[in-house]
Amino acid sequence: MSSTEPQPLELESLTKYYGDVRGIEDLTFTVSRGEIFGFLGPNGAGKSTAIRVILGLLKPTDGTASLMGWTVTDRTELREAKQHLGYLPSDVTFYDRVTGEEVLDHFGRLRGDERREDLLERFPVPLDRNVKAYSSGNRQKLAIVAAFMHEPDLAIMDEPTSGLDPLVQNEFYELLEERRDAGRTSFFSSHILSEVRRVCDRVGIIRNGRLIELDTVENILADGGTIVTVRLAEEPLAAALEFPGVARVDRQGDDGKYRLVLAREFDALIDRLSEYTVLDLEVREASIEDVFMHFYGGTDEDLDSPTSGNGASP
Ligand SMILES: Nc1ncnc2c1ncn2[C@@H]1O[C@H](COP(=O)(O)OP(=O)(O)OP(=O)(O)O)[C@@H](O)[C@H]1O
Repeated sequence: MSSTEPQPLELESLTKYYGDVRGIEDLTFTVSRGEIFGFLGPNGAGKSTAIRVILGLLKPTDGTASLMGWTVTDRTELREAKQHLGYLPSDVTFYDRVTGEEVLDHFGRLRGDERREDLLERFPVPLDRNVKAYSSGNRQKLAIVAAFMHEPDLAIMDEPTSGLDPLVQNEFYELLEERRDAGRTSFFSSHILSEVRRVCDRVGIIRNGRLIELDTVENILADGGTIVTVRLAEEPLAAALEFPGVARVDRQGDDGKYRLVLAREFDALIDRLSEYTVLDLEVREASIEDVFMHFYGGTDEDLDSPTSGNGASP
């Protein structure tokens, strides 16, 4: 790709207020060609708002967003962009009095459907039945076929796997991976950390409408450290477990159990624990849940503080 080729998705200081209520504030990031990008954040963080503004469904209060170089606030440019875009909303609804086949015919006429048969084999639905009678899983599968059958350069999805059974989820992840191999871009919001771990190259995390993290999943996990859970027979002195390399200490329950997050250096840990009677000890790499919960829980002040986080903060 030449350096002048537009990026699939670019946000520049994107802001949306609903009256006085903040939806998103000052979001700036770029999604590159061939990336699978996860857009994460707690309930009410602003993910759906951002997606709706990106799709031109809501007008930004400030800032800009562009899809493959086309500005989303320009009607003509947005129409052009949508020819190359697949969209999967969080609440899939179709006109009730049509069959699955008719739904696909409609979208096929608008944007093309060269992958329709292939996708229907992978995400089968009762095509001749009225969509009103569809289960939520079948409705989601139909929406996947509709969103991907024109082989869009960019797919934007709001919680795409909600309501899908594990086998179908797996098929969906494989579809995203094939798209990546073909240089196509996927952007989706998610609450499912295991899927983020499995398929995402990079994630952006928002909280209270603002971007608080933007990095590769690999880097975020590498910064997550090691989780040590230890149960001691004696009560340690206050701060005795806050030795160098420990990013966080939490007492768990009343039976002398502590959870430590530390850098991958064990000498200081072994030194300190040798002063006590160790009843239980577990050492493991931080999981994606350990690392990401840091961005979801606590207060915004916690996120700014280097000592009270779990060591995952940049
Ligand atoms: N139509 C609306 N009118 C007023 N406020 C809204 C509207 N839609 C969203 N908001 C507010 O904007 C903020 C962001 O909401 P949004 O739905 O974008 O979050 P989200 O990250 O998608 O949440 P979830 O994970 O629960 O889907 C919230 O404070 C929400 O109450």
